[in-house]
Order: sequence, then C-alpha cells, then structure tokens
Amino acid sequence: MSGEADRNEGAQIVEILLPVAVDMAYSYYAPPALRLSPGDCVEVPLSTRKSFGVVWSVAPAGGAGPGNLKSVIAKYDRPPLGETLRGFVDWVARWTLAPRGMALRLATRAVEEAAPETPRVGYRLAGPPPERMTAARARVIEAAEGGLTFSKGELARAAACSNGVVDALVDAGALEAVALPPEPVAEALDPDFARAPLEAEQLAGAEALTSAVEQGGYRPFLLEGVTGAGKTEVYFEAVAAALRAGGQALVLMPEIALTAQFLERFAARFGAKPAEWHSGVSERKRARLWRGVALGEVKVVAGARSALFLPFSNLRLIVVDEEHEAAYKQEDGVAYHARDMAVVRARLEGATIVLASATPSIETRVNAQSGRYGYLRLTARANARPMPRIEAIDMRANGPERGRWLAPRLVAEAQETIARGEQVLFFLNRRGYAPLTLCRSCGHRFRCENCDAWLVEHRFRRALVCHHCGHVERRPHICPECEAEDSLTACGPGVERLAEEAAILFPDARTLVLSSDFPGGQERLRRELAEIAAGAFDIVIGTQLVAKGHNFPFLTLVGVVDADSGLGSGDPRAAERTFQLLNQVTGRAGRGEKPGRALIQSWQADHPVIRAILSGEAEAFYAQETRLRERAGLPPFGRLAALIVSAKDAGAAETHARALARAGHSLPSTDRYRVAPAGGLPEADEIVVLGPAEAPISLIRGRYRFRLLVKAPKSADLQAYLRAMLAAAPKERGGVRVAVDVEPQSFW
Ligand SMILES: Nc1ncnc2c1ncn2[C@@H]1O[C@H](COP(=O)(O)OP(=O)(O)OP(=O)(O)O)[C@@H](O)[C@H]1O
Ligand SMILES: [Zn+2]
Repeated sequence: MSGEADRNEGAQIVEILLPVAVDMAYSYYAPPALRLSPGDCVEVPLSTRKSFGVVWSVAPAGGAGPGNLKSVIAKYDRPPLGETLRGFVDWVARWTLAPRGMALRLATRAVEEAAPETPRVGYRLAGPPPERMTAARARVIEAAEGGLTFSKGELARAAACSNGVVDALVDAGALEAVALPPEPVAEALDPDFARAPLEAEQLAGAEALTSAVEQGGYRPFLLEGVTGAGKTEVYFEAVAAALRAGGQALVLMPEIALTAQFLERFAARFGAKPAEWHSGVSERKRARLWRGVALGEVKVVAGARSALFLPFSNLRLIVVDEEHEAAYKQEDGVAYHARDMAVVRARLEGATIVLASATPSIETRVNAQSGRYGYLRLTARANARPMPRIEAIDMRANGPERGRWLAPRLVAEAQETIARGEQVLFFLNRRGYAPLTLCRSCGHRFRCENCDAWLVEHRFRRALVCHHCGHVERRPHICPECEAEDSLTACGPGVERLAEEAAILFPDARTLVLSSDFPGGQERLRRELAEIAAGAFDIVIGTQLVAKGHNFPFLTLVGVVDADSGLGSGDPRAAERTFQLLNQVTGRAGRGEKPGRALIQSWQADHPVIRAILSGEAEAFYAQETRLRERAGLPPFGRLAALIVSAKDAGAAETHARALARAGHSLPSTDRYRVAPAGGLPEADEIVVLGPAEAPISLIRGRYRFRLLVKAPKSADLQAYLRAMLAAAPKERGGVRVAVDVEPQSFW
C-alpha cells in the first residue's frame, strides 16, 4: 500500500473548467508527472472525446490514486491563464448569468485547437544557373541576387511568373530552400517616435492620463470631445505612457472603425502598427497573437470587443473608443457589454481606463459628473476647424415630390458641393431598396415565413430578404395572393433606392453605396472607406457604417435623409441613440480644410432631439434625458434585466413566461433584495417583474417570443434575484428556451 502512495506522491486533484455551456468545473486526477498549477491549459477526456480545459484550482491527492476520477491526459504548451483573467472570466459569468464555460470560451477560443506552426521557408541563390535558361528563370535569378533570402511569393511576384518557376529552379539546384525564424508577431513600438503637437485642452487631457498610467492602479476616465476634437491624439499619449512603463495597452473600437486609416495614424505616432484583433484576422494569426499577448511580447492590441478577453500579462491601459456604441453589446451567447466589462477588467488589473466619445452614453456621463470617473473634455475641434453648420429641412413643408426622398434644397446644395470638387454624404440607416413590398391591387404585404417582419427588397441581389433570420426569396412578377400582374410596389426608401435617385439627379457624379450586406465583407468595406478618404467619390450613400469615427477630409456636406426614423421605437434609449447617431454622422462634415455643413430632413423638426442637434446644445439634452431616466428609475439610476422566453409553440412560450413571472413575484425578500408583492404598487427599493408581454418582434426564426423585464433598484443584487427566480420557475419543457440579458441594449 505504501508503495502505491509513494508512486502517487505529487499527484493532484484538479478542478478544470471546460469551454462548454456548463457552469461547473469538473474534478480530474492529475498524475504526478504533470505538476499542474491554476491557469494551465490541459487536455482531458470528456465522455467519449477529448477536450481542451483550463485548471481552475489544484489540491494534493494525498497519496491516493485516481479512484473513479478520470485522469488529465496532457498539459498543453500554452502560456497559462493568469489569475486576473481567470477572475475576470468568473466575474463575466456571474454578471451575465452565462455558464462559466462559455465565458472561458471567449478567452480561449483562439488557442483551443491551435495547430503547430508550419515552419516558414525562404529561398536564396545556391549554385550555378541552370542549363536550360528561360526569360522567366532569368528574371527570378536576377530578383534573388544580392545574397538575401526571399519567400517564394516574393520571388514569383518580382519576376512576374508562377511559383512553379521558383520550384523548378530549386530542383535544378540554382536556388536552395532554407528554414526561416518565425515571423515576429508584432512590431516594436516607440513611444517617442513622433509626438504630435497638442493643443491646450488636448495637453491637459493627455497629462491627466499619462500621470494616471504612470501611477498605476485602477483609474477610470471619460474623455468627451466634440467630433474632430482630436481625442485619438490624446489617448495615444496614454498609450505612450503605458509603453514607457513597460506595460501593455488595449484599444477597443467598434469593428468597422478599425480601418487602415486608424492603423496608419497609430504607425505615424509609434513607428509601427499595433496588433489587430477582429473577425478578419486569420485563426493562425490569432493563436500567435494570443501567445504573444500572454508572454508580453505584444504591447498594444487594437481590437473589437472580443480582444477584451486576451491574456494580457501587464495591462496598464484600456481605451474604449466610441464608448457609446451599441456594437459593444454582444447579443447572443454570453450577453456582455464590452464597455462595462472593460471597466471591470481595468479594476481587476489595476489599470487606467479611458472611455472616449463625442456623445457619451448617459451611464458614463452620470459616472463622470458624479466624480466616479475623471472627466476630461475637449470643447472645440483641433486645428481651429469649425464645427459643421447644421440646419433642418422640414419635410412637411419642403419635402420632395412623391416617390423621391431628397428634398429640393438638399439636392441643390449637393450639386453646388460636387461642383466645388467636394464630397457629399447621404445618410440613411436602412439597408436594401425598400423596407416593404405590397400589392397595389389586393394590399398583400410580403412577410417573412419565419419571423414577424416584413421582407426587405434588395434590388442589387434581386431578392426579398428578412433582416432577422436571413430568409431570402425571389421577388415574384405576380402577386401570390390575388395573382395580379405588375401590381407589386416598393414602399419607402433604403440606400439602394437612394442610389437610384442619385443616379438620376447627379448622372455624372462618382457615387458609392456602402452597406454591410454587400458581398466582399469587412475587407471590401475597409477598402471602400479608404477610397472615400482619398477622395475617389463625389457622393457616398451609406448606413450607420459611415457614421462611426471616420475621417473623410473631402467631405463637406452631410444630408440626413430620415432623421426621425429611430425615434418611434419602444426602446428607452431611442432619444439618446438618435442624438448620438445624428451627432456622429453630421460630425463627419468639415474635418478637412473646408468647413462642413449638414442638412437634416425631419418630419418632427421640433422634437427635442432634433432641436438639440440643431442648436448644438448637448448639455440641455443630456440634462433632460438624465432627469427622465432618474424619474423612471431606469439605468444608471436603476437596473434592468430582460428575460426572453421562446418556443416553436406560442402557447408553450407564453405559459412558461407566465410561470417565470409568478416565480419572480413570489420570491421572499432577502438581505440582498426586496421583492414587490404581485399586483401591489412597488416601493422604491423593491424589484418588480413587468410582463410577460409578446415581444415587439413576436416571431423570429420560427420561434415565438415573450419578454419579461425585471426592474430593480440600484441597491438590489439583481443577479442573485435572477438566479433565485430561474431556480424557482418550473423546468423548461417542450423546447422552451429562456435567454437572460442583463442591462439589455435592445428591446425587440
Ligand atoms: N493638435 C492637433 N493639431 C492639428 N491637427 C490635429 C491635432 N489633433 C488632432 N488633429 C487632427 O484632427 C482630426 C480629428 O482628430 P480625431 O480623429 O482624433 O478626432 P476625434 O475626436 O476622434 O473625432 P470623432 O469623435 O469624430 O471620431 C485628425 O485629422 C487629426 O489628425
Ligand atoms: Zn425571418
């Protein structure tokens, strides 16, 4: 027996978290040779297959054998997940109510299956020229002269021939293949490469941030500056301070704002580009970056929201650019808000965090005004550029004729702008050709067969498309209902329809339509954004993609086609969202040498949001919105969670939603929260459950949806309440699903 204990000396019982939809860590036996520590990446058996996992805790096995525990198979060659990142994963799971394994997955997805690196091979001159010489071969040999080593592609490109010519020269002994060291994962950055001359307000902001980064510790800031104020230059100084301190920095941006233009500005300041992290980066590159970040070799990452889960080893600074952007909220899977979680990560890491925006969210602004965040402001544009002059076009009095969408005044000003060699942007936040197609003779409307939504006509693709489930059908020639011919008519405009109108009104202009649903994906979008910035187009027609943080120096006129479209929704943030979007899009005008203008087509020109945009009085708007939120107990003065109950059968979904609400109402109050009794008027410190109500879009992908809204005072432990409510509800049966969305950003 003691012999066995000796043999087991050093064996461990380890708790391992797997990147699957399970909250619990599983116990495994680790044989003595492994000597695992928390954070180690391992391979473990999971039912009939093998899985990646991360060690969460370790205890000595005390001489015992595996018993009925399964054994860890191997330790992977990956840098371990540090304690703060593990703490962050736990935190995100607790906050969002997602299974911990799914939160882990956000951190480890890039390296779960990382294949070993394929070695890089280079080619250089080796022997005498081959006996059989061709023109292409001669060009390759000429390109390889000088004793350097080149990749196959480089030689083939230089000689304008195929890769096969290079291979043939290797076979003939004229070239030889040599192994190259791996490509560096990121270039070295120099904090003093080219310091920008800053203006007074920029300087004050930069100094506050640099000293926070130097001192270390958790220090949150709001950097609020009008569009074109030069916020980027200010937070670049904070990045420089992090670099000087030997630390790392993360710049989060909405994915589409991560353009070549931004990377080049970064390179102009630091001598090289940052590491990029977004959906366009290849899997292999991501695995290498992940490792480089963990080892501290990668100093600065510019990334979309998922970069927040990278294994930084010495993170000194997080910047969340355009912090108000709804794109920071992940809607499916782990429903986290990257801005809010960035603040959490900064606190865990003891880092400075900068939330930057021209139009901060109410949440962030309230935090800045109450002194919880440092408040840095830039009140004027850099380089003495004026803010754009903004006017409204009242569509009731001065709108276009029927079937047209651009008012005569906007058309006239656009013509003058183009004639001066400047750029025009027509902004309409609607993809496709027309949001609704109907039959003139019987009134039939085309709806999605899976969703409670109209089909949007996409004329470029010659199809009717559902924007909720992606369902596509051909646009027929006869009405499927009454069989009338040529009776179908498009109602309302989308960007494609606007392009048609522009082609008639401005036949000689170079026009570009920019929309996220065109083939070519992110890469095409990035290229087109660069072309706009270079002045390759006279007219740009686009959705909100063009509004996000871009710098188009030739753009001097912005026409907002339908300023009111976002105001009618049931979203409690509708006014804030519209204010932000209109500010951002009009803020694209006049960033170059010539001053900018914006014309806003509105049916409600006296709406408070439109008035705030016209007057430029953001302060009054924010004050009023904040007051409304406070009175209604809405975030940030109270807390919300949405529960979306869905099922293929409407009755099953509704029954479960009602049971869930009853469970919520009948929970007893505890010291963590107080529950309002059903039917009674809630006190200010009590949690209430509103609904269930049929969701505004009551059917998506064939599933019927009901929503519950849990409204809690700031003092309540909302997550503890939600957990108790879900536990007290009957088990989900008959394909019923419940999705929890803490601090929801969308309300459909
Ligand atoms: N101190 C400065 N002197 C001259 N030009 C500057 C200065 N600071 C910034 N700029 C220039 O001003 C322009 C606007 O800067 P930037 O893009 O950082 O603005 P922003 O505040 O991020 O605006 P937005 O919120 O609209 O994205 C850029 O072209 C930038 O190079
Ligand atoms: Zn659909």
